[in-house]
Amino acid sequence: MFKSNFEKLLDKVTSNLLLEADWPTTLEICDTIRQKDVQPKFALNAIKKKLISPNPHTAMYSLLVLECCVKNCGQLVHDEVGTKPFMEQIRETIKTTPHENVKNKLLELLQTWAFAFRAIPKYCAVQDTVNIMKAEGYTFPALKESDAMFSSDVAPGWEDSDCCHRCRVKFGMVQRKHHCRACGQVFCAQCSSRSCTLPKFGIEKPVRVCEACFEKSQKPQINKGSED
Ligand SMILES: O=P(O)(O)O[C@@H]1[C@H](O)[C@H](OP(=O)(O)O)[C@@H](O)[C@H](O)[C@H]1O
Ligand SMILES: [Zn+2]
Ligand SMILES: [Zn+2]
Repeated sequence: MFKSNFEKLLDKVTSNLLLEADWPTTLEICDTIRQKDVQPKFALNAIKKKLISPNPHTAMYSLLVLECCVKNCGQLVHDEVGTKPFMEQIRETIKTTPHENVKNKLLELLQTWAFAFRAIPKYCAVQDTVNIMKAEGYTFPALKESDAMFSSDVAPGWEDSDCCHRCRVKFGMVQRKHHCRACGQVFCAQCSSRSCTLPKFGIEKPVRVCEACFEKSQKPQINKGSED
């Protein structure tokens, strides 16, 4: 039967023959979602199917894919993961999975996501799920510093200054102020003439960025999941 590129990649990274996580392909999966080659809902359903696999490797690798997608695909994935139905399926999997490491990893992810989404009311189902499971006696691992990095994935506020952050030219009637959406600093037109998408902030259309942030956006962001 026909398998989309996404499904082929997912089969590849969740193969029970893998001896370790295949990060390059995992990141490629994130790109297919970010580029909207595959609908997030379809992608996450396919990942969830692998998650309940009787094979421990397949289940664990699919969890690393899920972790990477939440870290790298921004709002496209958060809008699915942060919903009550998705959270109920995660809760169900924690209760039913025969794989102890999958259960522990899911508890760790739930807590990380709850922390990351703490300021976003529409994803409150995540924190609610953590609270319910704590009340049911589940113990959650300590939150890891590295996970906290992910939580600042909302675009930074805009700084102000009377000169360009990069070339120090003074602003005035001719030299107008402009803001980089990626770092929030203020620049002259020449130093902020580029634009790019900022998926980590859930910004899927090209927006104005400064030279430094544009350069950074051209390098692949290896934002790996924490491998167990
Ligand atoms: O051009 P002005 O009338 O000065 O207004 C500036 C524009 O609105 C800039 O938008 P932009 O960053 O999208 O260019 C904004 O970043 C500045 O803070 C404003 O001062
Ligand atoms: Zn400048
Ligand atoms: Zn910038």
